[in-house]
Amino acid sequence: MNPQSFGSERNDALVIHQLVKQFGAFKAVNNISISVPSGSFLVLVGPSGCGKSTLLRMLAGLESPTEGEIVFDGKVVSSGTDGTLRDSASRNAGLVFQSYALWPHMTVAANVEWPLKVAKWSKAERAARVDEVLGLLNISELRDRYPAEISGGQQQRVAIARTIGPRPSILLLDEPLSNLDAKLRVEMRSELMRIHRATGATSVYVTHDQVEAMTMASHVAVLNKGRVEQFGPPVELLQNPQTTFVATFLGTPAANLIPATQQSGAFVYEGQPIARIPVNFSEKSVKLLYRAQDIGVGAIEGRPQIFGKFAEAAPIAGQSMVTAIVGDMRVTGMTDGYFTAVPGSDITMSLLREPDGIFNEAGQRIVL
Ligand SMILES: Nc1ncnc2c1ncn2[C@@H]1O[C@H](COP(=O)(O)OP(=O)(O)OP(=O)(O)O)[C@@H](O)[C@H]1O
Repeated sequence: MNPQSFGSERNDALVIHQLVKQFGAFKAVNNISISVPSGSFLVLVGPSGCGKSTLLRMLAGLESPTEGEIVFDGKVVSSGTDGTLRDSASRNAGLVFQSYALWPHMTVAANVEWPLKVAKWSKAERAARVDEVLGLLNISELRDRYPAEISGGQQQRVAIARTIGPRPSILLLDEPLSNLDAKLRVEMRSELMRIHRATGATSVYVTHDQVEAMTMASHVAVLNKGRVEQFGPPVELLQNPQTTFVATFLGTPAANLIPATQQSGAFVYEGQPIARIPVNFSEKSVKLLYRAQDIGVGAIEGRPQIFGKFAEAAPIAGQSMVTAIVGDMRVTGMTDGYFTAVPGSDITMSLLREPDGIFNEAGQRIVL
C-alpha cells in the first residue's frame, strides 16, 4: 500500500507505516504500523529497551528509518525506501526531551523566542507569541530570569513553552516528566493535557510509566521488543488485553494470570478445580486472567481457593491491595479495610468470579 494515500485516505495526521530501525543486525523497531487522527494524544509505553525512544527519534527526524515510512498530514517526512528525511522544522514537529536543555546564557523569554527567530518570525509576532505561550504555561513572571534561577519544574515549563512557540502540528515528548518529583509529575500531567488541548497539536508521548499512559492517552501503543503488542484506546487495552504481556504491564495493580490445565471437565490449578471450561474449548494448558478486584482475601465459601504466603499489603482508598506468593507467582487481591499479616505467613485467596480472559501458552488471548 502506498503510505501517502494510506495517510490521506484515512485523513490521519500521523501515519507510521511498516517502520523498521536496524542497528547492525538488531531491530530496535521491528515493523511498526500505527495511525492516529489529528489532535490525538498517542502514548508509547513499554519496558526499558523496547524501542520507544528510537521510534520517537525517527518521528523527530533525528534518525532515519531502515525500512517503512512516516507520514505527517499526508506528506512523507521519512522513508526507508527512498531515503527521504525532512528536518524537524520542515516536518513541523516540536520535540521536548527528558533533559530540558535550555540555553543557560539566555533569559526565559529569550529561550522561548529563539526558535521563532530561527523560523524568521517578525519582531512584533515574536513578542506577541512569547507573551502568549508564557501565559499558557503560567510562567509570565519568570520571563527575565535565567535557567539557573528557576526550579526544575519551571525549567520544564520553559522547555515546553519553547517547543510549542512555533505552533508545531506534531508535538513529540520523550519522558518529559521523569526528572520531576512525584507530586509535580501529577500536576504537570494535567497541565500537559491542558496545553495539548490548547495547541490542538497531535502529541506523541513516550513513557515507561503506565499510569501516566492510562491517564493521558487517547491512544496507547504498548511496545515490546521493537513491536507493537497492542494499540488502541486505554480503556480497550485495560478491558481487553490481547496478550499476557499487555495484561500484566497495564493496570494498577496489574492483572493476575493463573496457569491451569483441563482435567475432568474443569480448569485445575494445583489439583483444585478453579474455573469452568467454555463449550467447544480445546486448549489443554492455559493462563486464566483475574483482576485484583476479582480475588478476595481469606477463604470465601463456595469459591475456589488458592494458597500462598503473605508478601505485602498496600492501603488504597479504604481497601487493601494484598499480595501473596503462590508457587512462583505473585497474586494480588483486594479486601475491605486495612489488612496486615506477618510476611511469609500462610494466606488463602479466593477467586470471586470466573476468569476475565483465557490465554494460550504462547500468551495470546483465546477468543471465545
Ligand atoms: N545508536 C544505537 N546503536 C545500537 N543500539 C541502539 C542504539 N540506540 C538504541 N539502541 C538499542 O535499541 C533498543 C531500543 O532502545 P530505545 O532507546 O529505543 O529503548 P526505550 O524503549 O526508549 O528504552 P528506555 O525506556 O530505557 O529509554 C535498545 O536495546 C538499545 O540498546
